[in-house]
Amino acid sequence: MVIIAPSILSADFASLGEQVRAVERAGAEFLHIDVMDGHFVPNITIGPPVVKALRPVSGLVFDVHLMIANPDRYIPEFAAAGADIITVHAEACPHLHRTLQIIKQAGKKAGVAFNPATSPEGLEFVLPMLDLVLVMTVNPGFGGQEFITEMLPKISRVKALLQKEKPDTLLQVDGGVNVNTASGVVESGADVLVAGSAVFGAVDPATAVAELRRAAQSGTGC
Ligand SMILES: O=C(CO)[C@@H](O)[C@H](O)COP(=O)(O)O
Ligand SMILES: [Fe+2]
Repeated sequence: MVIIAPSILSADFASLGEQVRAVERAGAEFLHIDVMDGHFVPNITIGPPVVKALRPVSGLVFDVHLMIANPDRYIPEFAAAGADIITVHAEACPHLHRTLQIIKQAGKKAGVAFNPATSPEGLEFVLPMLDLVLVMTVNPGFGGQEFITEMLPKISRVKALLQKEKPDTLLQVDGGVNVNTASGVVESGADVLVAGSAVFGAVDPATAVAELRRAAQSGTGC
């Protein structure tokens, strides 16, 4: 069963609560929340107050993707605001093991993300602490970018490692996922599909969730 994680980066921020309710009613499992700081990535988005405001609105798993430099000092705030999963970038954490410890100490699930140009070398050394691995299929910073096809072998490679070493770790793919790319991503081993523009850029986000799930299921052979 593939998990669908709509990214609110492409939502209408003027009616965010209603947009979140719509994708929840449509059967999405996660809500992907993209946090950007204008340093690690060239864009600024959401902070803990938005996570806190959405928490009473939704029972979805809040999947917080931190695209921020040195995230350690902000992890407790996102945890207190209502994050369920906190994912940090390997490239942004000089002491990744310590950062993951901070997430676990906050009682949250921990994820690590890899940019397209980053090799997932070293992943096995932090695997015991991980609940999720995120393979970026665009360069982080913006929604609506084109899927980088060269990432498909990387997804397969990470999947093989997870299956061998820690099969309960979720493999998430983020960037350019839509009805055309979803099946290949799932065939390569993804468990969680993040989709921003494909869901919230659609006329009806609820229908878009259903269509994406159908496309994803075809990649599982179901
Ligand atoms: O983390 C990011 C971008 O940095 C993503 O989560 C985007 O929000 C995905 O948007 P689409 O590529 O699906 O439009
Ligand atoms: Fe993201």
